[in-house]
Amino acid sequence: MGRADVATTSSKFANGQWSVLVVHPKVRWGSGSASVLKQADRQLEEAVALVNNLPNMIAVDSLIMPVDYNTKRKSIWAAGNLEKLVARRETARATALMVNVDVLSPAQQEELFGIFEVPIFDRYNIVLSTFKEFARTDEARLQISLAEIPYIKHRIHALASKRLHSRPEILHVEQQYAEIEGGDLNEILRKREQDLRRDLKEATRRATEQQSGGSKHSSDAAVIAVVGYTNTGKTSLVKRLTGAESLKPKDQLFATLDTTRHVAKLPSGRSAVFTDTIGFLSDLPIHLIAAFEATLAHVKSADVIIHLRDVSNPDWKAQEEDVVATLKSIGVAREVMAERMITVDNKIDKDTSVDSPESSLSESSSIRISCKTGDGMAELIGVINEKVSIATKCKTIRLRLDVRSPVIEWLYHNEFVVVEPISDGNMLIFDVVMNESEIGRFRKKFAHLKRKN
Ligand SMILES: Nc1nc2c(ncn2[C@@H]2O[C@H](COP(=O)(O)OP(=O)(O)OP(=O)(O)O)[C@@H](O)[C@H]2O)c(=O)[nH]1
Repeated sequence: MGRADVATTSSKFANGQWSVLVVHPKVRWGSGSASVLKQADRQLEEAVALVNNLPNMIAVDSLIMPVDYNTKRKSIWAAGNLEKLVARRETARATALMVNVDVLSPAQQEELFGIFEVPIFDRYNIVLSTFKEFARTDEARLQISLAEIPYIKHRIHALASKRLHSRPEILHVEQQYAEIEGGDLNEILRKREQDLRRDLKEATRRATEQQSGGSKHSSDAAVIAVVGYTNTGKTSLVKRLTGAESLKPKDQLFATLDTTRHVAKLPSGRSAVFTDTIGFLSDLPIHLIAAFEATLAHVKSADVIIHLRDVSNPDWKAQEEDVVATLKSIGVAREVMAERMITVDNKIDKDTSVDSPESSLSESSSIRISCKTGDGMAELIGVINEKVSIATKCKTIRLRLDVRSPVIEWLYHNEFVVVEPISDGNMLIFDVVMNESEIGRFRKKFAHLKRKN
């Protein structure tokens, strides 16, 4: 499949780019909702950024339109507001409409298409196309294909019942499915899902094998997952902490779709694998999150989770709630978050005067850093070191060894010596940090020496 497959069949797709009118349907939320915190204009801004992030789309105009009914009902707007929207589309010469809701139902698509006569996109379309655009590995591509299945299922029935016949905004892949004659579509999709899951399992196994291959301590290395809203600086942080030249931060949404793993040495001498994973986004359709389970699985089992927030963004609080909700939805329990999570505030070098007094009161437990200037890095490394020691049940052990002891070579060879030993006559005193399994290994290997002593 080609990139950004949405809407490949319309005659209005000119100059290789869709001119999109972005509409944010403003809903009156009940109090207590996370979205209350996020102003409608910022949600609109985010939708425009998502559209502009795609190479074949450009937002030519955008507006907030209060809903007259309900975003779940067939009709979102009444005649008056619809007329205003139609006029706005004509003035902007938009060749497509993006309605900033999670997923539009086939009935809503149908109604809006009947009125506007241009392709109608929702967040699912746009996010899925964005994912396709930035997927670089088999693992990510397979996860995206898997994420497409529920959406296709949802709409294929409408297609099959001719309610959405040959419509321009349908996904290319839906068209392919719709053209399959005679077969049971549900059965075909079920089979495809099964095949994709099998291939994904294999791709994940291969990726894990390849990426852990280079590390001497791979099995004992602590795993540190860096999570956070898209564009908060996750890649920049991993680059800072590990010096990985191969990582190139991009000012782009979802630049990271594939999990990257990079190894660094902590002050304790312990190796740590930092994983930089997919960015989170508000209202990510649940199927999309579920499909990225393979990518996110390591977060559940990570020894330490770094939650990075971009405090220069006025919406950081609402973004944080989205991240926490997403983590919960993939099965990261609250206790795990409380125990293993380090909250880190990034981009403190930027002008944060826009912050409300409330936001500048961010919990004192968070660590303030700048990936750009390096501020706060030493403190952060110290905290990571401490958390990893607790999570991996590490202990500092003092060893008093004869200078000729074979243990010394073993300690150096296995990279346990971080602080040079203190000399005491013929003896050397080492302080080494080991976890339970390493202590076990050590005892087993040198049990004969102990017996001799
Ligand atoms: N001023 C400033 N900019 C930063 C800082 N950290 C990151 N950035 C910039 O923010 C943008 C996004 O950084 P990334 O590291 O790609 O963010 P990410 O969270 O990995 O992004 P996704 O992969 O989209 O989720 C880039 O342009 C970075 O240069 C910082 O401390 N200060």
